[in-house]
Amino acid sequence: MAQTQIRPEVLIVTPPGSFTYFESDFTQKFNVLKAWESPLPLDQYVTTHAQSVQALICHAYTPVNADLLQLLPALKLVASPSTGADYVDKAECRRRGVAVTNAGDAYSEDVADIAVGLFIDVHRKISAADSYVRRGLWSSKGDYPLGSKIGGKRVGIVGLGSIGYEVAKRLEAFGCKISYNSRSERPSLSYPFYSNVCELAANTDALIICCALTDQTHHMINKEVLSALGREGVIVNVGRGAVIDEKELVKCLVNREIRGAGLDVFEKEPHIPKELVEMDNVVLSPHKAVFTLESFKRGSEVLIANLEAFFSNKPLVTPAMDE
Ligand SMILES: O=CC(=O)O
Repeated sequence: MAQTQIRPEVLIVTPPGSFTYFESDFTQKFNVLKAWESPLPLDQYVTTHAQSVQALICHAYTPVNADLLQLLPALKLVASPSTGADYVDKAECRRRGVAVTNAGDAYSEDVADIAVGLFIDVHRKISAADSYVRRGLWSSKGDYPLGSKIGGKRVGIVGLGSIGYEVAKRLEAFGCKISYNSRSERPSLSYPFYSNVCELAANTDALIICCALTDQTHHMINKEVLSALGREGVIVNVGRGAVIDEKELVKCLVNREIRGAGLDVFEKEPHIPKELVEMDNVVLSPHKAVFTLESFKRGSEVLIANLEAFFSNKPLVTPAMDE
């Protein structure tokens, strides 16, 4: 007689995009507890399963903080479906002996594509031109404002991890000159390294933010850095909103102290400051740089690989404790 396999229990509080698209890949392997389908309030639902749940899949919209962790005394793994696990209280996880994993480089290429897309859009005014045509403003007067050439631009990448590196490779092919700031220098690469992000800004025409949000990078792009970037400078952010001091960014854009911005991430998502919505030198995207079916597939494979490694006492595939 065939043996019924017991599927390990995994709690999901809010379903990540990859789960939504590849649900059956998860449910074949795990007994998925779907908190969002329960009529119970979250804390009551979680408490019902508190003694048995060892693994949790989280989501940026449900912070894994001390309150949630306290409800789950048996928890041993927080598996983040995203690359940035900044919404997980890692210090508290460490204190409780809970491991954290992320998506590793599953999304890097797709995020890099969007960074380049935003960079080109701001300089060449693609979204603004689209809106101009749709609003019926195209006439024979030829009064559409000029853009700015991509080739030859000096681009400073903030965070040369796997996303930053993919951005660098792509923009090199456009004839841009790359330099970077990162936690540490990468001696195997020939791009100039700046340990000071302000100096990087002063020596480039655009900054592309690709780094994780940590205590060190929070508001790292402040007034001083934006002033160093200067009036012709452009900023693109595909990292996390709070790496930039958003209030200062808005002021600089309103006062035309920088040329423009391409933003996929914001400080208080999904809230976007209204000034940004009104400016046509700003291109906005709703934190969707990872949204391709291919990325979600790869992301769910990494998530499942981490859960399988955890339940079979093997080393985790993409641990994220030191991020
Ligand atoms: O923002 C998306 C991610 O961190 O994967």
